[in-house]
Formats: sequence, structure tokens, C-alpha cells
Amino acid sequence: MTSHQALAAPAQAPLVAGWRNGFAALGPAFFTELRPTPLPAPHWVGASDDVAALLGLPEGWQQRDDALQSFTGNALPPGSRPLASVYSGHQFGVWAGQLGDGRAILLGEVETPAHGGQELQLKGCGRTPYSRMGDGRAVLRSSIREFLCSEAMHALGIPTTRALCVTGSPAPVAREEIETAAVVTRVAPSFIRFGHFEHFAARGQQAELRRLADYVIDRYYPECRDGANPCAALLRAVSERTAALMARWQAVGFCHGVMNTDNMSILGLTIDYGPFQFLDAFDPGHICNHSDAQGRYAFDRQPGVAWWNLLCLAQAMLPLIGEVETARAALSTYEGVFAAEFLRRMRAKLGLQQPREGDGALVDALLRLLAAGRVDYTIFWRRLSHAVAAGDFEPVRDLFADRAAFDAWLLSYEELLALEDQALVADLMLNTNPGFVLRNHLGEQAIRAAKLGDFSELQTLQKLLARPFDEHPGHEAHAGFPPEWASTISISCSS
Ligand SMILES: Nc1ncnc2c1ncn2[C@@H]1O[C@H](COP(=O)(O)OP(=O)(O)OP(=O)(O)O)[C@@H](O)[C@H]1O
Ligand SMILES: [Mg+2]
Repeated sequence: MTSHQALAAPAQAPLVAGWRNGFAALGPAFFTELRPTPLPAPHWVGASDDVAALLGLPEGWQQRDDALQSFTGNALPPGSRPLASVYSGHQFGVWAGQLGDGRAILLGEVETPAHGGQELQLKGCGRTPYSRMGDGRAVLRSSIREFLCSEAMHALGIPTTRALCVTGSPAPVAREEIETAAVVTRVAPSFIRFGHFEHFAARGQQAELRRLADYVIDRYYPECRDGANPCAALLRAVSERTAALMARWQAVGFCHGVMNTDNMSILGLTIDYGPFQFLDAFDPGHICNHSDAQGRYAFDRQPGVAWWNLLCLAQAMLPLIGEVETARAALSTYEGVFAAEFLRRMRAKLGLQQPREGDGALVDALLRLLAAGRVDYTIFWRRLSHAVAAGDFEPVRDLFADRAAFDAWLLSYEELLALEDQALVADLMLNTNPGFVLRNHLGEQAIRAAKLGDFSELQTLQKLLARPFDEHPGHEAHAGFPPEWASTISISCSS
């Protein structure tokens, strides 16, 4: 053995392997290359083993200092090519002009063993040329919410960006009060938004607009390449994915809160977890974003807002599509896909496997009842699932002040239920209606503890939300009614 070999440190597997950086190949019109700005004294806040496995990270990655430093933005994983992308967008219905990754930096794309290319993005890692007045940072509070909800949505089967980890730093960040900084490492096949298309369209940069569309088609929608008008096919495909996503949100009771066009994923993923909320009491007009005084993004407006956003995307893609009529035709399936998908999800929630005459009316009547009684949305569905399994509807009746109205509805429901394969009904319902969702007060409890350096509640929540359809003995409180103080939590755009 030579002395050199004797002194060499044991070879360490690269933290992240297989970089290929597809987005960077689009060229400099699409981004600015820059390094994240370091944060002092980083520490782990939370991590997802599931996302780590998806990326093929080496065993024990969380014990490694290069992981902590890299996912805080203090070091660069070899092979990454960090950049901030430029996009524009409509915010609250108004053209906002250029926005861009003001506090997110794309490290690059990794080829994963089972899930193709996945991009890694650090959110909260310092200023970029697109930060405008912002400080480039994200606070611990909002980073924990984004981390927990990304993974919770995935476990619910709802398309979403994922979150690998959150790291925190004592660095102060000024919001309504002084908080501390954190960084979320997000993962998705692509972070391209409607706003990326709007950006180049608004500037008349046709060549870039086409390059972007070609990239999205070739990488993510190859089936659109075949027809006579690939860009029209892309618009239709995005529209249908968006419709399906809206159906998922509405069925589970998820309110996004900031559906600006720059927060709409071209892949139909849920992106940008800001002032989001899972409904407690069912209120169709619920506004979860304290900053949304007009209620533009109220719960029941979400499918309509997504449609409005798709019109913006269509407008941006028009030079690539040609005729207005062709673009209109591409969007014509939105409403039908939304309605069909929503009803399909609601049928599954009711345990109904076959479409039948009257099921739509049954769903409508139920939603009216839930709204009238301000019944807790998640608890209603979970109790209904257990009631069907046990053949005892009393615990569900208890949720309604107007029991006669509920009994009348129950009669029609039982008629449809009787036509189903009973052995499958309860199973379907228990695997469709989660017991555990990230209610505001649960997130708040985890955040309060985390601010004091205690991450145990965050970890507990993470475990529960990763298996939202299971029973978790001993954690009944996490599936219970929100406490009184929950209604006083105010979630704004401040993050
Ligand atoms: N603290 C900040 N510093 C710099 N830019 C910011 C900050 N907060 C928001 N921005 C930028 O303002 C715009 C709108 O912000 P929005 O809240 O929709 O996004 P975000 O939460 O920062 O990120 P994302 O959409 O990537 O999840 C984006 O261009 C965003 O990068
Ligand atoms: Mg955003």
C-alpha cells in the first residue's frame, strides 16, 4: 500500500448522480445562471425518505454534511448547474409583467432510476435577478407548510411537486415579525409554468416561445407531436390535466389560495404551497388567503379560475397554434373533463363504482346539505366510510343539525348503495376518503414546536399524512375537529 492510498478518505458515493440539465439547454433567454446565497449554521428540519428514494440518493444521505450544505444552497452538488428561470404572469387577474424565480434556484435535472428526469429546485435560497423588491428568502413557517403539504398531496394521489427536505438557519428574515430562514428542496419533472409561455408571448419572442413549446412537447407530451397541430394538442393536453387536477382539489376540499398564472404548472401539478387550506367546515365560498379580499380564489371558484388561466395560456400560445378557432377547440374539452372527473371522484367517495342515473343529483344534494350545516368536510367523509362499513349511520347523522334533511338524503343514497357490490364499497370509501389532511391548526402546531427546535410534531404529522387512509391508533386527535383557535389562524401571502 502506498502512503497516498493509506491517507485517502473512503470513497463516498456522489450525493446526487446522473445530472443532465435539460432546461439549461434551452439557452440564456430562459434564465440567469447563478449560485444560491449561503445561509449560516444550517440544520435539518425535515426530510422525505420517499423522495430521496425516488432520486436514488445514497443510503445515509441525511448524515452527510455535503447534503446539508447543498440543500441549503451553501455548496453545489458536483454536476449541478444552478439557474433562476424567467417567467411572467397574471396575478389576481391583472397582468403583472416579468416575475421569475425570485427566490428559487434550479440546481438541474437528474435522471432517476424509475421516474425519468426530475428537477431539483431550492426555494428560499437568496436573491436572483427576478427578486424585484423581495429578499430571496422563505421563512421556516411557510417552508414547513410547503414540505408537509407537497408530500401529503402526493400521498392523497394528487399530482404535485414533491419536497425532498427542509433545512433551517438562524438567519433573521423580516416579515410581519422577524422570523428565521429556511430552504425547501423541491422536486418535479419540470417547474415550467403557464407564465413561462406568457413571458415570451408578451415580448413577441416567437423563436423562444416555439423553443419552449417544442421542449415541453418533446420532453413531457410526446404524444402531441403526432397530429397536424402539435401546439394545439399540447394546449388540449394541458387543459385536460388541469381540469383533472381541479376535480381532485374540489373533491378533497383543497383550496390553493393563489392561483395566479405563474403558479400554474404546465404539467398539471399542484405548485406553490402558500396560503393553501384544506377545508374544515364545508363552505363553498371559503377564502383561505387573507390577502384575497375579493375572494377571487375562493374554493368554489377554483375550476373557473383555472379555466381563465388556460385562456391566458391559449392567448400566449396563439402564434404557435394559428387560428383562434383551433385554440378554442383545444380548450373545448375542459368543462366536460372537469365535470366527469369530479363526478367520478365523488362517486368513489360515496363508494359507488358504477355511474348510475341520479348519482350527480345525489352529490349536488349532499354538497348543499354539507354547506347548509357547515359540516366538517373531511370528518363527514371518513365517518360516512366507517358508517357504511359498520351499517350504522348514527355518527354521521350527529354531524347535521337538520337531521330530517340528512335522513331524506340517506334514503336516496342507500338505494344506490344497495345496487353495489357490498364487499367492495367500504373498502373503496376508506381508500378514497382520508382520515388525515393537513389542516391549518395541525401545521400550526408543528410550526410552533419547530420554532422552538422540536421537530417531533412535524415528524408525527409527516408520518400520518404519508398514509392518510390508514387508521392510526393513538392519533385520533389529528383526525378530529379543529379546535376553537383554528378559526383565528390567518394565512396570508407572507411567506
Ligand atoms: N421573498 C421573496 N423574494 C424574492 N422574490 C419573491 C419573494 N417572494 C415571492 N417572490 C417572487 O414573487 C413572485 C410571486 O410569488 P409567489 O408567492 O407566487 O411565489 P413563490 O412562493 O415565491 O414561489 P413558487 O411559485 O416558486 O412556489 C415570484 O416571482 C416569486 O419568485
Ligand atoms: Mg409562485
